[in-house]
Order: sequence, then structure tokens, then C-alpha cells
Amino acid sequence: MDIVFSDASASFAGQTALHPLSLRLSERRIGIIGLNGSGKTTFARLINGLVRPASGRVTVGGLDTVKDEEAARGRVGFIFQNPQHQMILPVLAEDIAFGLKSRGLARDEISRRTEAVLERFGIGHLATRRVHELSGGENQLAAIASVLVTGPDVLILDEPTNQLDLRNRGLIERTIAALPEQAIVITHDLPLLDRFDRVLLFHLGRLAADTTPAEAVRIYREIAAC
Ligand SMILES: Nc1ncnc2c1ncn2[C@@H]1O[C@H](COP(=O)(O)OP(=O)(O)OP(=O)(O)O)[C@@H](O)[C@H]1O
Repeated sequence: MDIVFSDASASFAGQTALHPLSLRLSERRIGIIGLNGSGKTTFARLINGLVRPASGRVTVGGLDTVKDEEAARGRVGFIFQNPQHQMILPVLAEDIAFGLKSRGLARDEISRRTEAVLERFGIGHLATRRVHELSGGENQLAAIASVLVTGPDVLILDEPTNQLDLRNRGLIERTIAALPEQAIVITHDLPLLDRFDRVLLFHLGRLAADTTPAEAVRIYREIAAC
């Protein structure tokens, strides 16, 4: 799906967080890197309409994130830094079903899709587990499942390997690599982006590089050293 920024900027209380930016994202795997506070999350939130552009516009699959807000948001799945915060119901399968109920699907269809997505991510055995009991890795998989079950075209993950051990990092890395959906990943875990198609580097609220993973990381290291 094409995500298009046309001179889009963002500001909070009159302070610019992201300077005007124009680009088109259509690759399957896109990474976003940069120092703390450089504008990465703001950029991602512009894509799902959680942040409205202060100027310019953002479209996803041709839908304007302001004018076509609801339809546009349905195309974009967002997994927050702490995925437990986005779980609404206490039991995993119920939480996944909740997203489908609110879309008015029949009960059988909801059960079928919930089971299918749990199987897809190898977490069928966790269906009846309480969400707050899940480990970090299980939690991240559960969040991916509960977002993808609603059928977005693009998945945005905000620091998906944060606080995960090496094994779970590997698991999440392989899970992201295998997704048929387009994925945009904000991360400080640079090796995660090795095989990505494109990496955007933000610095001081501006796009500082838009290039290959290796080149983006090289420029990032230069920026971080000064
Ligand atoms: N809701 C908000 N209200 C006020 N200021 C905000 C808000 N969201 C972001 N900012 C500010 O915008 C700037 C960019 O923040 P952003 O969260 O996009 O950075 P980031 O690169 O994702 O950082 P990190 O790596 O620490 O998560 C920061 O100065 C931040 O304080």
C-alpha cells in the first residue's frame, strides 16, 4: 500500500516535532531509526491519524488521514511500545475477538478468525491465558495477532524487541520477516533492520537519511557520536 506524505509536518503546543516532509512509502519492510526525541513516533502516528498534520497531508492507500479518518485508520494496524496497554479484555482470545465484535461480525466468524490468527502466530495454547500473565515475547506476538486479525494493510510496530531476551528477539524478527503485510518498524535494535528494504533516519525532527539499512546505520552512528 502507498503511504504518501505531502509537505506534512507535526507540532505540539506550537513546537515543531516534525518539519515538513514529502515522501512515498510502498516497500514491504521499512525501518525507522534515530535518537530519542528525534520524531520517529510522531512520524508513525501521522500515518494512523493519531497525530494530525499541522500542515500538508498524509494519505494511506489514497485515503486522507484527516478527511477519511476512520477508513484510513482501518488500513493501519499500530502496535504500541508497551503492547499490554492496548489489550482491552483480560483473556487473550476474548481480547482478539473484541476487535472483530466491534466490526459487527457474526459469532461463528469471530471464533473462526480468532482461532486462525492464534494458530498463525503459534499461540493457540495461550488462548485462555490472562493477558497480564504473558511473557514479553508472548505479549508481542499476542499484540501482533490482535491487530492483524482486523485485516489492516500495513502494520506499524513501535520498538517491538524492546526488553526482549535474545531468543524472543529472534522470534519477533522471524515473525516480522514472515508477515505478508507491509510493516513499518521503529527500533533502536539496529540488526533487526538488516534485511529491510528501506530505512528512514530522523534527527532533530527532520528526515536525515532515506536509504539502505547499512547506509542509514552508518549515518546514524556518525550523528550519535557527536
Ligand atoms: N503528545 C505530545 N505532546 C507534546 N510533545 C510531544 C508529544 N509527542 C511527542 N512530543 C515531542 O515531539 C518530539 C518528538 O517525539 P517522538 O516521540 O516523536 O520521538 P521519538 O524519536 O519517537 O523518541 P523515542 O526514541 O524516545 O521514543 C519530542 O520533543 C517530544 O517531546
